[in-house]
Amino acid sequence: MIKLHQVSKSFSQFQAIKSVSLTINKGEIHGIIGASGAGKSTLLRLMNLLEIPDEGEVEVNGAKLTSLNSKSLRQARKSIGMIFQHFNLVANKTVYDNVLIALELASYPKAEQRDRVEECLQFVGLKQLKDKYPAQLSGGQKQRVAIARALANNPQVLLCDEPTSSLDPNTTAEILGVLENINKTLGVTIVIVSHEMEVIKSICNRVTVLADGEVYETVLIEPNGIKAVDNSPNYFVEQLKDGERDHA
Ligand SMILES: Nc1ncnc2c1ncn2[C@@H]1O[C@H](COP(=O)(O)OP(=O)(O)OP(=O)(O)O)[C@@H](O)[C@H]1O
Repeated sequence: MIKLHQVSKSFSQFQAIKSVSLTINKGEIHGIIGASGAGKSTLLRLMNLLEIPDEGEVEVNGAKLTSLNSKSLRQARKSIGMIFQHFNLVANKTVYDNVLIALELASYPKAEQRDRVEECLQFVGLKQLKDKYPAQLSGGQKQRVAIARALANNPQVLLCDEPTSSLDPNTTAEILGVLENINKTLGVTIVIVSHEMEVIKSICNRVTVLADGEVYETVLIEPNGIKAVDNSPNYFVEQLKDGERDHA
């Protein structure tokens, strides 16, 4: 589904990605983990050519992105959705309009746009909030809007750059549940960059460990499931008291 062949990327003199070759299979949830600065976000952004590689080839869903002209690249990008740590919603547009933008930019048939926005908002459980603005939403709700927007054009692939890193543990579990549902019910291939080992272990089938711009190892794993965390005040008090006993 995604093939990187000897892809390199430098920023000025600094080589952030060093001749990386990597295949991500159709239907998998693929994690990318590594230390800060290892090149995780850059590698993800190379997959939809948000970063243009200096060398190497990028192929997604049979299209060699690195060989396409800008018009064909725009077309190919419709099959690749992306979400970000800080959601990247348009502040002065409603939830509904934030999703609509994706359809307008992709010249989705006008007569079908309304139904498609409603369908996507329904899928992420936000239909009733469609007239709200981003500032009126929680972090988890904002990420759901971003997911609805990313899904609008029926992508085959969803690239997720630290999708839960701004969220509390329970909201993280919720968003991971939404991503897992997208993978299972829509068959969308998912790539998740995260520095959180628990996130990666909970839903990924295969994980690439990146170090200093190179693939250190790709590991096949059995996802251990999404764990909701007890958010009750009593739980916090218990945890704090346990900590006190540990230090006594
Ligand atoms: N646009 C840019 N201009 C200059 N340097 C950049 C740019 N983007 C990334 N880098 C550098 O490339 C390296 C890899 O960055 P990247 O964001 O991909 O790492 P990361 O593994 O995602 O790190 P983190 O977990 O801290 O986000 C870093 O040293 C970073 O400073």
